[in-house]
Amino acid sequence: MTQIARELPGSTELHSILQQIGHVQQQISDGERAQDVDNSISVFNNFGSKKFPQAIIIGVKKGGTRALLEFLRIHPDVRAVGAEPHFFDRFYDKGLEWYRNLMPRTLDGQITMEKTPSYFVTKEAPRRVFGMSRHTKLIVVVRDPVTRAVSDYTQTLSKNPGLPTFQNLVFKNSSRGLIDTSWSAVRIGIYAKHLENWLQFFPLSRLLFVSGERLVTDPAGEMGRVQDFLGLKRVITDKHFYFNQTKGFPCLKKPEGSSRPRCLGKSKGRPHPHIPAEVLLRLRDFYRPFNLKFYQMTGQDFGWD
Ligand SMILES: Nc1ncnc2c1ncn2[C@@H]1O[C@H](COP(=O)(O)OS(=O)(=O)O)[C@@H](OP(=O)(O)O)[C@H]1O
Repeated sequence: MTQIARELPGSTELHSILQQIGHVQQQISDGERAQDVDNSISVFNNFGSKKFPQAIIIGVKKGGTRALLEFLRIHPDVRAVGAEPHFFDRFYDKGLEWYRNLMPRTLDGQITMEKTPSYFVTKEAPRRVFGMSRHTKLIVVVRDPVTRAVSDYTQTLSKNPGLPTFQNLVFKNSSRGLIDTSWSAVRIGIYAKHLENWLQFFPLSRLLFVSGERLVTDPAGEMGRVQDFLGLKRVITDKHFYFNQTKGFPCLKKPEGSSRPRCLGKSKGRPHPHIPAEVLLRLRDFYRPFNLKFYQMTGQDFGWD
């Protein structure tokens, strides 16, 4: 990069240099590879500007939101915050300027993005996002709510091995077979209810629903839809993915800022504990009417039933 800086580029080269700078800044802001970048890079830090995100991945928890964001970051016209900012749920009182400051710098034509999956189920989030900009594009990665619940439980169990069993938590104490909707692992999967809140502020056309299942079986196909929705050139294609047999998931041949193939970390794609089939069936029955409503609202059949 220092060499590029010394060579005084012509205007035609400037754009591609600025893009490279953007990528290096991304690495720095992610704090992932700061040690690989020498100090001279600081001279570039004022290129571009920090903007509010024009698109946010608002949900759902355990839907595949990290995979989607990492895949999107390959796109030269996408810049994203690495960590989840949790602004519209936890840190709203810090103010919009605090939020904007978290964003990476972008050049004209680049899209700023972030992902915080808990926004989808936060009652106040739609009004707050609307208050920032009514033009914000919203992406929701949805996954079969039964598998999502088990994935959510698996995550909590990994942090707290003494957790009661899934079947102990999923049913209300008082009566057999009644699903406990106060348990967040269950409540998050009632997608139709949460979507209603968002539709009070945003038209359906501002939302894109990505299938968490297809993101695994056909990542390039799903990324095509996402790029179209964001008004981006279709740069991310099947050439960018390979299926890693050991991981059991698609991985990136060349992730953003690296030339080596990379899969998501160990916390993504964890084995789930065995849950008795009748428990899962009962939960599937519970979700069916909500799923159907969700299919009607979105005009998409996700095939979970
Ligand atoms: N390519 C790829 N690699 C690894 N994992 C993938 C991938 N695509 C989707 N998934 C699924 O993503 C699930 C985790 O979802 P999130 O990233 O939304 O989780 S979180 O809410 O941010 O914790 C994670 O859930 P679990 O399988 O339960 O771990 C995965 O099934």
